[in-house]
Amino acid sequence: MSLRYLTAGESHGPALVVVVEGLPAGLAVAREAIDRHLARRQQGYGRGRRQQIEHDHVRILSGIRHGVTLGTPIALEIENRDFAHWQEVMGADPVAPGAVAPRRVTRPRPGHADLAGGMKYGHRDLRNVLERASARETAARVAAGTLGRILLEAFGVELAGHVVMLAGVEADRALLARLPLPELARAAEASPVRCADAEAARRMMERIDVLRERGDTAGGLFEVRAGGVPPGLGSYAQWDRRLDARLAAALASIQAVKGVEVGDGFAAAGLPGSEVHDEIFHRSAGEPAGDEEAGGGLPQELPGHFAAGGYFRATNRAGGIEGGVTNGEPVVVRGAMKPLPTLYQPLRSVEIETKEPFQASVERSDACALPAAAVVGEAVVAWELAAAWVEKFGGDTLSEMEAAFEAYRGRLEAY
Ligand SMILES: Cc1cc2nc3c(=O)[nH]c(=O)nc-3n(C[C@H](O)[C@H](O)[C@H](O)COP(=O)(O)O)c2cc1C
Ligand SMILES: C=C(O[C@@H]1CC(C(=O)O)=C[C@@H](OP(=O)(O)O)[C@H]1O)C(=O)O
Repeated sequence: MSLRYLTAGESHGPALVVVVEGLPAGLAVAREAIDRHLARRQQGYGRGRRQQIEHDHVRILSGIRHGVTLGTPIALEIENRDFAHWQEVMGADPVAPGAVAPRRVTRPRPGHADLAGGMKYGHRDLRNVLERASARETAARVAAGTLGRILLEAFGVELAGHVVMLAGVEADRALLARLPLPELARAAEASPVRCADAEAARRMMERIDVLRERGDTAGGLFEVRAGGVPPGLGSYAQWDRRLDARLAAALASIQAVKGVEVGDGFAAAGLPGSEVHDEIFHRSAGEPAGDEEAGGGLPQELPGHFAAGGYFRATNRAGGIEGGVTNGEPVVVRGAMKPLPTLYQPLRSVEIETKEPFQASVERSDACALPAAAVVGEAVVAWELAAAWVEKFGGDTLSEMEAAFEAYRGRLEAY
């Protein structure tokens, strides 16, 4: 079995749908858990008016009965409430021959898929492009990712997504790196910009206000951490099995994400190797009491470390992955989001019918969607980890998977 999903749906169409396949039978899934993560995605300082219209809820159409997975395809639907205002524009039925499509778009917006997608598919109404290219689709991905997350949580894996830099305003990364994962998640959750450093969060909101006032937009950097991940997910055996590559693709697939880091990422490229690689320790060599400075003794294990077999690291610059394989330390990845392309401050573009220049302007848009992107980041990371989990521990039922996991844990204890 392998995990896979497909999404469908236009931003202003009737609904988004996602079909998920490969989860084992017997996994308890609460609709409320999916709704909770959908609601988290809708939040964040800097979001636009669309989020006041949508109240995302999932409708479970198949694959879950009486709160438990059946092992068969799970189909989920999220209604677009805004469709009520777009029925005529987005209806599936044919229109009268020669009729001009309402709200036709012939003015491509720089930074969006409009022009490239129009040229590719031959659309003269760029609405046919933007409706599907829109990040509204990420609601469906959060729904799918939550299913992956529920599987991981059944085995003690925890995840947190948070903002580490917004439009040049940096959080105190050393401070955040020291926070245990549940504390980091709580602090990020309480922040309107999903930043666990409250002082930086305040400055980030000020920055959004300044940019929004100017009709401009903000991007930034979010981080996703996963703790309690056992060593051995992913593989160095083939390029497309490397977990770092799969996580990078998943993060880069999020609308507006233009860069990905694994562990120390780009910063590591400028450092000597002695300052980058995480030395290996074993508990049997002494007390894990952290009396390293007193001479002898072992350094402390990191929070979120998967304890089995006694090996551990005192640093996690690799972000928990070496050779495409998890090493038992927390998985740490980052996504760099560009500032959103729709600006109230117009950018120059060209009308596709007349080829006349015009100034691209907007009716509504987010000024910043970085906190939402952090939630989407969590979801896609959860999905990739769950997919690697299913590959490693297999099984058509959760209990088979649990037995395989326990057998593996036993093997690690003896390694
Ligand atoms: C959660 C989320 C919300 C977004 N909201 C907007 C928005 O309101 N306005 C906008 O111009 N872009 C928004 N974007 C980004 C665009 O969808 C994206 O930049 C565009 O589709 C082009 O794709 P690319 O940037 O990946 O090349 C959002 C992205 C995410 C992840
Ligand atoms: C609808 C969502 O995000 C949308 C993503 C988006 C884009 O271009 O990506 C543009 C905006 O769409 P609209 O023009 O309808 O306001 C955002 O609101 C959502 O995240 O739920």
